[in-house]
Amino acid sequence: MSPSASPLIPVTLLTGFLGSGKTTVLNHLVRQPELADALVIINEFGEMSLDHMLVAHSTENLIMEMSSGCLCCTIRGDLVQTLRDVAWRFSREGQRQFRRVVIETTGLADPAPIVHTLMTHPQVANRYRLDGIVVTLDLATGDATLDLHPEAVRQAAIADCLLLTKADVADTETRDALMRRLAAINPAAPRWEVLHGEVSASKVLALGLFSTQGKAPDVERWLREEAYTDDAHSHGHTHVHHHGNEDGHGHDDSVAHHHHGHHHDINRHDDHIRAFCFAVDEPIPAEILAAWLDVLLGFIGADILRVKGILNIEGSDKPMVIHGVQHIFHPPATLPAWPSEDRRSRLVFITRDVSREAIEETFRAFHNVLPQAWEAAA
Ligand SMILES: Nc1nc2c(ncn2[C@@H]2O[C@H](COP(=O)(O)OP(=O)(O)OP(=O)(O)O)[C@@H](O)[C@H]2O)c(=O)[nH]1
Repeated sequence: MSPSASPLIPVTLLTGFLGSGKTTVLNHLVRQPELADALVIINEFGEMSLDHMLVAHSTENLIMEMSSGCLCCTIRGDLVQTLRDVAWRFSREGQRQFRRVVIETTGLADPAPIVHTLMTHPQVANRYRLDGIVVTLDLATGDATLDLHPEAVRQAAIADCLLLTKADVADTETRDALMRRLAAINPAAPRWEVLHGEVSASKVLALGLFSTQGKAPDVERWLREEAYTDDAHSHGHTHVHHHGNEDGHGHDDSVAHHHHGHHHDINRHDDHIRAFCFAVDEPIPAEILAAWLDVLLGFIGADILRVKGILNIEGSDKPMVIHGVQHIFHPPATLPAWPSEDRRSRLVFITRDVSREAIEETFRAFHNVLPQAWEAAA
């Protein structure tokens, strides 16, 4: 059977800042039956590689280690090769010995390039699919880490699931500050408190749009549109409805400090991150969508940390879903059916330094072409 004819192998990306508890979580995960047939790839930065020795070796788990550099920068090619080679390396009598892959990245990794490799590299994308990005965050130090390290903010912003570790050593104030920030950076990702790595595999698996074979994908869970709660910037009713968690604290430091209890560091990296969503009532002509995405990605692609959407395309009775990380889009997929009665197109965005208004401007650019569908809020 050709690789493309086989079901794609789900890949879970486990990331999180240095010392936030990735390996501890992984240790618990690999002992659970859902991960008995997982191949674990561990990327440890530097010469000395210890993590793989710390992960419990069960006879069924397969552990690969890549230590020649950081996955997200120097050895993306190695990841491609590793993923390509493991299929036959871990085969017995023609049968692949694993059914899913977990990649633990270094704490400093920007997950976006890894996600890009998974989504777009032809030799990877024809065999694997991203199941979800799982991110550990230390409740005791996470707030300070987000202040200091833009990588950590990016990790938190694109997560599909946030594992909050070390509640036993976190004080209430620090923890509350972190929760408020997460609500702004990434309101939709489920947040689970995890003590000493104890998390059930079901919480971190099947996070993506592609659910287990035979079942309709759980779009509502994937989109979590309701998490982008109504904001104060209501523009009244038009064809484009929007919700968001833009707290705007990047623009007004006095408000930001008051609102979030931070009295330091005006350069906090996540001040610029916005999370919001749109709904469009009318079906969208396919060519308009393509042109709009072109404009959007051309101008601000790198600052769209995440976009997900379910779209009603004119002339099609089936919904299309789009899913992107920065300027890279997963090839759009058509779902077999609408998940509910709601047939509006719905898009959620997590952006950096891009306001809702800027995205609306790109809608306006198409105003003349299709005033009905793309008329943005006045
Ligand atoms: N108190 C406490 N300590 C924890 C918890 N989870 C993990 N730790 C400890 O935190 C330290 C770092 O955990 P690791 O799992 O190695 O973290 P990591 O993210 O893999 O670290 P790097 O690979 O260095 O990036 C270890 O000493 C763990 O035992 C927790 O819930 N509570």
